[in-house]
Amino acid sequence: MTVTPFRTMVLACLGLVAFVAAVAGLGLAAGGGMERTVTVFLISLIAVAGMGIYSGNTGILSFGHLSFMAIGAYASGVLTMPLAMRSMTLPNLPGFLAGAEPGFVAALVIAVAVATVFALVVGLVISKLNGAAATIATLALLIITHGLIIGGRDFTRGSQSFFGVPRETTIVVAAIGCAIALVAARLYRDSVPGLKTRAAREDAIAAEAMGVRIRWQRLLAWTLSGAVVGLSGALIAHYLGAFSPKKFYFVDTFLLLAMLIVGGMTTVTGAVVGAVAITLVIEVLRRLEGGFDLAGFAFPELFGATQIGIGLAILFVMFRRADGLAGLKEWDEWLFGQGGGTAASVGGTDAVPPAAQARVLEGRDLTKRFAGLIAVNDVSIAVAPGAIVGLIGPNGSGKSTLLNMLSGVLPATGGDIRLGGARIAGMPAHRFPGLGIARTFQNIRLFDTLTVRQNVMVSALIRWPRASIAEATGNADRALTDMGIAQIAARRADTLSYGDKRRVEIARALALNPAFLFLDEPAAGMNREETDALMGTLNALRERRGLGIVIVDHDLPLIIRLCDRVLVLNEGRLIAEGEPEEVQRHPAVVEAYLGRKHSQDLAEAS
Ligand SMILES: Nc1ncnc2c1ncn2[C@@H]1O[C@H](COP(=O)(O)OP(=O)(O)OP(=O)(O)O)[C@@H](O)[C@H]1O
Repeated sequence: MTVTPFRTMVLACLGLVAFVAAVAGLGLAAGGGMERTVTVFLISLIAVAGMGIYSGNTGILSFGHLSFMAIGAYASGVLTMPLAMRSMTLPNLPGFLAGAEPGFVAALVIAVAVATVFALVVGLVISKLNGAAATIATLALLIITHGLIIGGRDFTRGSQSFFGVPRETTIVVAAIGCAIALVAARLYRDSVPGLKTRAAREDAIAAEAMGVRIRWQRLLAWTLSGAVVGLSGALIAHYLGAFSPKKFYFVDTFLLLAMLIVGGMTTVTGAVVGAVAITLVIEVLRRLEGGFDLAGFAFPELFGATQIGIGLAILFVMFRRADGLAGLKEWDEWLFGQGGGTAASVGGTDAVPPAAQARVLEGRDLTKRFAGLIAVNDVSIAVAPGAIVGLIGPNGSGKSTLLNMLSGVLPATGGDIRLGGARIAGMPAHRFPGLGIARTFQNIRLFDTLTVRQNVMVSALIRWPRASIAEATGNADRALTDMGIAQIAARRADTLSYGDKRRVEIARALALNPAFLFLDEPAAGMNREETDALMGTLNALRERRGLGIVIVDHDLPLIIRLCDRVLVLNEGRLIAEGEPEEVQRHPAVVEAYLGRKHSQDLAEAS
């Protein structure tokens, strides 16, 4: 099930297969050295596409993927080495390996399965880490795997050359493997898990607050990428016939990463473009390394020119096109757009999650300490379905921190959070949407490189995991229509105006079909007209969906006109609570926060 329309996906995949067929056809027609170059290119492309499944979709660079290549190569090599040679070169193999004689295809399947299981086990650990820590862990993985290969002499012949692998990888076999890898990478990218992983790549905090279980999504991407890179390892083993552990270490890691980075990590098209570009650089520079004559001038030998060339290619891309030569879009997206025009208001349901129906959300005696600072001090808040509660206070008074605790983004240092009397404090943030609690952020947190519709689809898919893509799209489009932004559904989120970004954030939260909606400064950056329109929308949503809303804003007229109750914080403490008219007259509020001027503003507003 892909989030991209079926016909677009078919076209995109056919394009990739056609590219592979064309390149393989060229190699076959040319024969000789060209055929060998193309075969290695296709195998490298499998590895790059595999690495892209993880690094491209999670945004975490991996130095460790050649571990899976090594596992694939050695596993398939051991299984297919002729029995007589096996008994001589690997005399200490356990019985089940010493006598196993699967065919080439079966050996490939087993090798991929072994690489997949290895990836899964390692991934259980690595998926706990974020960003640079995860990248460094992948480097450690590469070094450990290299050590294990050298140490596991009974299986690998240690640092010696491993030979006797039947040379079964022809250009056609490599092409079939490459087509499978590219299609798998593209299908994953556009699948529901792929979309969630890309959302987490763009903003992990927002993705988690929308219900994405980031660790498991990353683990899936990691494991799938391990399988694909494992396939490339098995194929290279059967192409070379002999190899040593060095083949799967730093030099080739650098080479494949260069392809990934130069082409553009985030797309399968980028993997293709990068593999082509770096292969061309290598092929040209390798011919020049031994020296050459140009217009009568003899250029001297320059060994290492290939590595220098690859390094320069990376530098060039980083300076000129940091997203890679192919940018952030797939080839079909460049040609036909990222899908969809105006959102159609179809399908969907207003049903509030049963967990939250007619229940009161309560924060009791909530406290949050940041080292020495008490950001929120013993504050209680209750929100009933259909009520709009305003949260005001000077800068730094603890409003956002209170929302963060109520939505699970921050753990409370003290106090309790209950929904309908049941304790929900301490639950991870990704569980809050399932309880009917959705939110927006003070500093807008959209999934920037995704389209508006994709941003909202992430929530819709989480809210209705068993819904079809058409239904999820309908629900997403309905949230966009509710917010009056149906016409920008196909735009990329980072191209929007400030006001539209805020509206998309609210639509994304609404697509979770929440019972409670927390809005952190939703009117910031909007003019009076836009703010009034937002107020109308929020009121309508409260009426129609029975939404309980908590709204933090510095726009006091908005708060006074919209809210049923207002809580006033000052230096982390609740200094007043009540109906807007009561609060604005409260002496502590006037003195501590509002002052005379604001008090007049409020009087005018009411
Ligand atoms: N993650 C954090 N680590 C340390 N201190 C923090 C953190 N988040 C907030 N604070 C501090 O807690 C206090 C309350 O911050 P908070 O953002 O909740 O206030 P606010 O009322 O929302 O302010 P504003 O209206 O400016 O958004 C501030 O002093 C802030 O510096």
